[in-house]
Amino acid sequence: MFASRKLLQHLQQSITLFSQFRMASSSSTGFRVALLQLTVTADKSKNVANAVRRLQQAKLNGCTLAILPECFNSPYNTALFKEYSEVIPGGETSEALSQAAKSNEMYIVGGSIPEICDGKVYNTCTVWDPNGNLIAKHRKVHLFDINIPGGVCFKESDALAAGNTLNTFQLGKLKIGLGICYDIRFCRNGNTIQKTRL
Ligand SMILES: NC(=O)CCC(=O)C(=O)O
Repeated sequence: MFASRKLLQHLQQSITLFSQFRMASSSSTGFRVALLQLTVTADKSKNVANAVRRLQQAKLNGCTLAILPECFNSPYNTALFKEYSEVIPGGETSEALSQAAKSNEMYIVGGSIPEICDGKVYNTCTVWDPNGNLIAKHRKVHLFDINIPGGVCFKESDALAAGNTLNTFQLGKLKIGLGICYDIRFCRNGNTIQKTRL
């Protein structure tokens, strides 16, 4: 997620670390953010239920915005992305996040999940408003391909198609740009969002 400079300053000033649960709050902008890290299992429904529980916990801690991690409903494994993929909206995870946003009256940045569309699989982030509406979607643009001779070889591009759009959403007065993991290393995305006020 690419945040505006103002939001970043607030976050840097006020991030508090909990185990598996980080919250940032800002008295001047008047909202709290939960940054959630989750343990993922092979059971997709269990992963989704765990995320929903953590979102409820974020609400109980006074958060208006909660952010889930990349690939929170599926093992991070190129051989499995297709099996765990679903349509957006309408799939199991979309339905659960929409419901969680509505029942907790909060904004949810749904980390990412494998999305299937026209036979292609994407690594996709969804954003839900407090009425449970899907207000933004971002497909990871920069797929993480790494090949260290004698070391790690992992290629998201073996299984995933890349997105090709910049995406933002509005939270009160703040416009927030979206990026997934490796996307953040390519700062022209954030710069373009800032310069063009997308
Ligand atoms: N899932 C990813 O995009 C990993 C990116 C990463 O590890 C990095 O260092 O960048």
